[in-house]
Amino acid sequence: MTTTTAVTVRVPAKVNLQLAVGPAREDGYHDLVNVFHAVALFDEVTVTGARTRATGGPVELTAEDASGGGLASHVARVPLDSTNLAWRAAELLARETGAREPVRLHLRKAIPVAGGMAGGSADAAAALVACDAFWGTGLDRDGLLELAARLGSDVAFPLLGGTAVGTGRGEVLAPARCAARLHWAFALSEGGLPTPGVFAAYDRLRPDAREPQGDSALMAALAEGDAPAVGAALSNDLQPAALELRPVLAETLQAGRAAGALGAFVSGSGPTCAFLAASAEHAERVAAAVRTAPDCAYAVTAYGDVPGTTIL
Ligand SMILES: C[C@](O)(CO)[C@H](O)COP(=O)(O)OP(=O)(O)OC[C@H]1O[C@@H](n2ccc(N)nc2=O)[C@H](O)[C@@H]1O
Ligand SMILES: Nc1ncnc2c1ncn2[C@@H]1O[C@H](COP(=O)(O)OP(=O)(O)OP(=O)(O)O)[C@@H](O)[C@H]1O
Repeated sequence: MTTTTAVTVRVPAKVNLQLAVGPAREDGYHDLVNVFHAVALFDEVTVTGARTRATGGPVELTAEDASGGGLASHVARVPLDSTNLAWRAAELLARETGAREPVRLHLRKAIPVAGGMAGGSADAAAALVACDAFWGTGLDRDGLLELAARLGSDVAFPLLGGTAVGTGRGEVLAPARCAARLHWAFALSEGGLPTPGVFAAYDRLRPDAREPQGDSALMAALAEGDAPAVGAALSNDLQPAALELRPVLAETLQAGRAAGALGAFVSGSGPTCAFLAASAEHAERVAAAVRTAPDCAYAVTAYGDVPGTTIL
């Protein structure tokens, strides 16, 4: 079907600029207004052929730390079997298209694991694009988006990148304009927080939750490229739940505020904390300040927004 020997796809992490969460639906999911923003922290997924009689998708997955050492303990927690979301993405694409050639997947990870920055989802999106190119299955954007949504609520966004508003459970995407480059610092914890557990804590804390609403002040600030106004409008309904599960995160947020962050909040389901800064230099100062917080194992800076999945 193809003569390609290797395809590598680069994919960004996300931070949620607004995460408004409705009540639990009958299927267990929550309706969201989810403003995704892609930041320049990238995983890479490489697909190569495998000489084996096994057919129909991946036969091996390997992962390495591409953060320069900071994420080594994170990467040790990445599953290397068919439970990996990138493996499941390749398997789903093979099943849907009839691709029979076995492949190996290699992940180079710089996105924290279970950190609320959609690392597994990013790898799944990258695996879809890489395998589609490797196998020559030629899915169009809508075909890829449809498979992505079946893999998880956060998998569709990294195919687009940029800034986008997600509704439904987050998979129905409308691109949005972000007129300025935004500078971020991120404080990473050693352990992760389980996304279902954070949503369950939200249900306990917010039995009165209503249908989620968009925030016009945030969208106007983004369109105008007004970073202080973006900072003032950042919001995350899951933050109280993440703080209940890990109260020490309050100290990380406080350290960032004390360093003058324009906004300080938990990223998605946490425990990564995100800080909006006024410039790249300010982001470095905020990162240095939050490194001293007791729960912060590692801090990085990144700008946004950036494009989604890119074939290298
Ligand atoms: C918190 C966010 O990261 C914000 O972008 C996402 O909403 C989570 O997306 P994700 O990790 O791709 O989540 P999925 O794999 O689809 O779902 C994992 C679990 O999270 C909960 N979940 C997720 C998305 C959603 N809209 N409502 C939910 O209640 C459900 O318990 C679900 O079983
Ligand atoms: N490719 C992958 N990379 C990292 N973790 C993965 C991957 N595939 C499956 N996992 C599993 O998924 C769990 C959640 O990891 P992930 O990094 O996707 O979390 P997250 O960034 O909090 O996700 P989200 O922000 O979408 O809720 C991990 O604990 C790990 O066991």
